[in-house]
Amino acid sequence: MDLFSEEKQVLQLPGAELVYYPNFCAKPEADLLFNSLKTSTNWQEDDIKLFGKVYKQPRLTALYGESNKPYSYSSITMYPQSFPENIKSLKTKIETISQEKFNTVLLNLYRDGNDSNGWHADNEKELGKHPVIASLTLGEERPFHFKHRRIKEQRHKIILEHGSLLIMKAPMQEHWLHQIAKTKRKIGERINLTFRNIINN
Ligand SMILES: O=C(O)CCC(=O)C(=O)O
Ligand SMILES: [Fe+2]
Repeated sequence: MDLFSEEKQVLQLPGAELVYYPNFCAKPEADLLFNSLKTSTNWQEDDIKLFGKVYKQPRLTALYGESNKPYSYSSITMYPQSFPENIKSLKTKIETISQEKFNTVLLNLYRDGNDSNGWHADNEKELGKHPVIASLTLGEERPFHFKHRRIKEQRHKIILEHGSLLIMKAPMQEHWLHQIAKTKRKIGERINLTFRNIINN
């Protein structure tokens, strides 16, 4: 089943609304952005603690923000760098299309199919009660899985394409989990940017 209709594609689900723009960035612009973010970002490889054991996070990350307040999720605390010009103008475009304000962006670099992002919700208390998350994909397309916390039949996936933008409206983070799963397929690199708004920043 095709979950979306044409162009701006809207998906209404129990406790969630997703809006997907497959061609938010035209291909040449998306290619340029991918290359400049790949080379100019100070990518970090963090350790995560799970049940008392320390592992490498299965992707590289970076954080940009309007203030220098740290941002914590799982067992990781990240310190934001100030927005580079290209991300600032991207942020303005995303704010216009979504009619939301964002002051922080988390970048993920998935080096290959072994890199992933396990089931979670973006529900850190700094994001407030009803966070809206805008997620831009550059590079290799990967399936984005999401499942309802309680309604077992509510499990879906969207393929996030190069240059696409996915907006997860409130209250999705309260009722749903999402993930980027590992794959054995031989695939290339993917960069994802999630725009967030930290309250009282
Ligand atoms: O890579 C993605 O599409 C999702 C990233 C994500 O869920 C996150 O950073 O919280
Ligand atoms: Fe997330």
